[in-house]
Amino acid sequence: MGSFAGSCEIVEEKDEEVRLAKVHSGRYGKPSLGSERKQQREYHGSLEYDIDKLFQSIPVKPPTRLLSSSFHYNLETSASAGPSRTTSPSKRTTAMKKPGTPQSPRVLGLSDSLSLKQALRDRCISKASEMAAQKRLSKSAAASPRVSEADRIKSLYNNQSTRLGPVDKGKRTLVDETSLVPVNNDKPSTSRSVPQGYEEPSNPVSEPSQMLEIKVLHKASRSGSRLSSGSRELDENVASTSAEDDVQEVDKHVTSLPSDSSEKDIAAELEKKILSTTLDDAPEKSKTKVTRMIPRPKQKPKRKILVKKKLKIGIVSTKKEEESDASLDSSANKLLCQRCHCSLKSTSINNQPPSYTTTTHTPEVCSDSLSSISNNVSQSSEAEIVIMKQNVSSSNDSGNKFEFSLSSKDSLGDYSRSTSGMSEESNLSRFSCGNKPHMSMDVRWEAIKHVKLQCGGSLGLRHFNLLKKLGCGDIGTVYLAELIGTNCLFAIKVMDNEFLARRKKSPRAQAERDILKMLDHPFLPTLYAQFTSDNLSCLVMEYCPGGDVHVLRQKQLGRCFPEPAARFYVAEILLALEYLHMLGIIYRDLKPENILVREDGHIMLTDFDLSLRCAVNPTLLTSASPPGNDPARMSGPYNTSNCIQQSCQVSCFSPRLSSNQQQQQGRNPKRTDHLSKTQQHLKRSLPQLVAEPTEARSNSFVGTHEYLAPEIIKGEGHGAAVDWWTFGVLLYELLYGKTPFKGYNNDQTLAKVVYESLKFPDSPLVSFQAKDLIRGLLVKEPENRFGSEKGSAEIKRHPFFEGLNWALIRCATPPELPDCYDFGPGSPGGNDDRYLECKAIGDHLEFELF
Ligand SMILES: Nc1ncnc2c1ncn2[C@@H]1O[C@H](COP(=O)(O)OP(=O)(O)OP(=O)(O)O)[C@@H](O)[C@H]1O
Repeated sequence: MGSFAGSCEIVEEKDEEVRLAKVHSGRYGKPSLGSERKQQREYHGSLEYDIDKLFQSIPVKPPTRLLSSSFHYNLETSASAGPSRTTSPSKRTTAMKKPGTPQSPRVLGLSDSLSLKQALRDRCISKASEMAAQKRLSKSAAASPRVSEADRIKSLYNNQSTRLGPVDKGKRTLVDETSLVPVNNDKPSTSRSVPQGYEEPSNPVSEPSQMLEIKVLHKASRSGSRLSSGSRELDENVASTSAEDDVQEVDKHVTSLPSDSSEKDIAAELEKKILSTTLDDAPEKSKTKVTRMIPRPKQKPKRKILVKKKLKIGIVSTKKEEESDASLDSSANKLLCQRCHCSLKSTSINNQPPSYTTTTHTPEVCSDSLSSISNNVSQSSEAEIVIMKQNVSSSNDSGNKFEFSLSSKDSLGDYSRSTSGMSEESNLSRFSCGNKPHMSMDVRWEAIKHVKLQCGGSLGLRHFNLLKKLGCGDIGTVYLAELIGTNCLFAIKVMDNEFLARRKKSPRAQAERDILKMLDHPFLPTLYAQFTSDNLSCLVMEYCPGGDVHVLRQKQLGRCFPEPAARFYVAEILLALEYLHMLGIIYRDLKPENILVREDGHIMLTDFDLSLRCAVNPTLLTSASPPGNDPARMSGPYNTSNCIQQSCQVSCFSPRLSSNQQQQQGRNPKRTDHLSKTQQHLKRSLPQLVAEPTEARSNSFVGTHEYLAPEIIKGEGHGAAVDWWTFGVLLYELLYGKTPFKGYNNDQTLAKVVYESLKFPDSPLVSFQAKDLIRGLLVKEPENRFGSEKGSAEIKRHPFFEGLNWALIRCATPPELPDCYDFGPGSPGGNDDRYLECKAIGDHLEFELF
């Protein structure tokens, strides 16, 4: 996930390399015998053919500058690593070639790369424009409104905004050329990459014996660089390929891809598709006029999202469109639709979502896991958590079963479930029922349901006005979209299935989709709908107008957050990671770019295409106090519901006070008041859960350079502890404004991660507790790393978080955003930058500023 700074992403993708190798072999080497003709035919009609022609038409300038250091280094390492770690010279040569320069490895300078990219971009854009023009000509007059919509979408594409503006665009930017990083094959504990000239410590790791192919993709939308293993993710995810197979599969061609090609390809192809989708879907029904039940309060004309109703696309139920969402809730309140004044249904606030219990191994009840549940009810005016505990005698008893049944009145977060119901199936079924508990009252659900009802259940792209392109990732493009006639905004990730299949990226897209379906957490994205429309796979998600934390950090004074703000963000991230780990998801791509800021200032961790899914075996380390002392059942002023009631008055973040400070304030640190006694009691008596996928192992080389854990770089195989490493890097970056092991290039960064010891700058001043936590998290050996044993449960108890009420963090006031903070054109966010949001009030669906 990224913002708009020029950045790049490295994807290690064997299948991609194979595909490219095929194309290259067709051009430069011997074509394969069997499918030669077919391939040629396909190739001649393909975009690649056009691109190649384009490349061939570009005069190849002699290199004006040296290779980037990374590339240079890799040439060196490739050449010097010896036979055990390199591919054959011919392979290497092929890998270093750029398309269009057959037979001669071409050395590209930055300017070449840029001109090639620019040419490619122009080519893609002009191709798409041609297609759009053809379509336009072939359309009847009746379809002309569509054309204007298509033009608008096209201009959205072409006007790729640069959200970052003046912020540091060079941050985590990779060199523009291919990085060939050696990887071990035989010996697991080897360093993949040591930069040229970097002095290894006295005990250097053994030399890698295999070339690992890494493709550098440049992401204009992000300032970070990222590594992923593409299709190998699937192997891990479905556990269908052994680690050995995996390693063997990697040992294939080493090749490179023009850095921008992936993104431009996907953008061009998506544009083409979207254009044709909108053009093909000629409106069959008359335009719908939007009328508002309540007049919109005065809005400032600037910086608003213009929900212009340039075109109302008729709702037709056509084509192959899949839906994963469920039907309308029958027991719903009637709302008046602002679009057609028909009745719109909204779930009653008193409705309880269906509760279910699981029969799986569920020894998982703890204060920490409760906190995420409590988050879901923290806005309840009255809530009651009932923990039914069965067979708690042994923490390892697989028959343990708990049921959380939470009833709430006037709750924004109706919640009823077993924490053990974390299997994909149960979550999917929960999802398919339309009951995303913590968002169940969200009016966007109702809007989606309503439109689906109107169109017979087949939601499609035609039901959305694409307002703005938010960014382009490796597998798709994200748009800000309005569900037509509702004024509800969504972020829609549009992925071209054909493109994904050709690039062997479907597994990554599938993994992301699967994970998104499972999620139900305040700090993780809500997937409202998914559908496939004209071979475009679309994910309709919650829109975060606040940009990402990377951009936000750069707008802070000194480009780093004050400690309380950093504490706030990492605390929310910790809860999100805890939840993911409980689901058996190792996130693996934590970085500020992937942390989006909601309109309320809380965060949302996004981007799951590099995540690893694995089995998790939650363990109850300490059981709860006897039932009589069960804090969750306590009555009186300090029970959970009252705690929630107090949420508006009680700060979630009480300041940490040293003994001295407490004495200065006339408080005896040994003597605590009643509330803190109770809190201590809660802390002591709640069970402690470890839901850490400690057994999970992956050999993929995934992540972002500055955030990569040493074990990933060394190819030792990694597990959930990588998330705690990245968590430490994140905290460091938020506090100091830079990552701890950043080198002058990515290879040096990797080497520093592996070999260099952690240092803290003198300024800004950071508390001992923060440093101590970072030190614990940035331990090179994963087994000794803080959190590796007990996961988030361990980290949450660190003094850095002392005084933090985890259960109430969702009600805490987020850090104040700087005045200069720009939510983007027309987006909601700041006080003077409000935007219409639809709300269900009484019997009406109304739109108002908030
Ligand atoms: N829900 C959202 N709300 C607001 N912006 C979003 C949302 N989801 C994604 N974006 C923005 O869209 C851009 C692209 O997102 P996407 O997840 O496709 O890309 P990515 O994370 O950079 O790449 P990849 O798909 O390769 O993981 C990012 O810059 C991100 O900031």
